[in-house]
Amino acid sequence: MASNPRRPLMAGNWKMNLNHLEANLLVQKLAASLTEKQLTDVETVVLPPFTDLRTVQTAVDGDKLLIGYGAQDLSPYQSGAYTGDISGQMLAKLGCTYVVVGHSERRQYHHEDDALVNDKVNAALANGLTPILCIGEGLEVREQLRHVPHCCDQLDGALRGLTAEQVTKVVVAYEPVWAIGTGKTATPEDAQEVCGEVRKRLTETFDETTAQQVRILYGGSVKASNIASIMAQPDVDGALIGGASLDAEEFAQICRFPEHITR
Ligand SMILES: O=C(CO)COP(=O)(O)O
Repeated sequence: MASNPRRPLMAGNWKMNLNHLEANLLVQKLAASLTEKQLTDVETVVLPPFTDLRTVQTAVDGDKLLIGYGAQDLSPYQSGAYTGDISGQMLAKLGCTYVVVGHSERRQYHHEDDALVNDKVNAALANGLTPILCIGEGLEVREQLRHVPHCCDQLDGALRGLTAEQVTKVVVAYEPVWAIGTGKTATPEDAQEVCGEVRKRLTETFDETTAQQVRILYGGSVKASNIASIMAQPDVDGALIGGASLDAEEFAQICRFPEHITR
C-alpha cells in the first residue's frame, strides 16, 4: 500500500474529571508543550466534560491554539423536553468538532444500545460534528475469542443506513473494555487485529476507497511508553486516551510519538 494518507489523531477523553478552571490550565499547558509542527503533524484533540467546553473554546479561540475539542456524548434529538441532555447543535455552536458516541461506559452505565448509538452518530453528522464511534469487547467475549465478530456487529449497528460519504466523516475507536483504566493494554498485535478487521468490514460494507479514508483509533491504557508500538501498526491511526490525557506533559509526549517511530 502507498504511504498512509490518514492524519494521526490523538484524542484525550477526560471523562468526568477537571472543572473549568483546571480545563483552562491543562489546555494552555498542552499547547505550550507542543510545537506548531507537532500540532500540525498530529491532530490533537481534548474531550472535556460539557461544563468545560465554553472555557476550552475561549482558550482555543483567544490564543489561536492548534488544538481541537469536542464532547463525550450528545442527545439523538435536536432540542426539546429532554432534561439533562445536550444536543449536537449546542455543541456545534460552541465550536466542537468531535463528539464521542457509544463509549463503553455509556453502554454500561446508561444502557446505550447499537440502535441508540446509530441515532447519535446520525445526530452528530447532521450537526457537522465528527463522531468518534467507540466499539469494543468485554473480557468474557475476548476469552471466548469472539472479539472480532462482536466489534464488527457493533460497527454494523452503529453505521446502519449511512452512506459511504457519511462514513468517511466517522472516526472509529476500538477500545477493549478489559483494557480501559486497568493498566492492562492490549498488545499492538491485538489492536491491529481488530482495527484491521474493522477496515476490512468497512471495505465489504462500503468500498475500499471509503475504508482507506476512515481513521481507526485504539483506546485502553495508552501511555507515552506504549504509544509508539501501537502507532506502528498499519491500521491504527491514532488513540483515544483516558487517564494519561489528564497530565499535560504525558499527553504531549503521546502526541510526539512520530519522533519515536518511522512508519
Ligand atoms: O476509555 C478510554 C478512553 O475513552 C481509555 O481510558 P484509559 O486510557 O484511562 O484506559
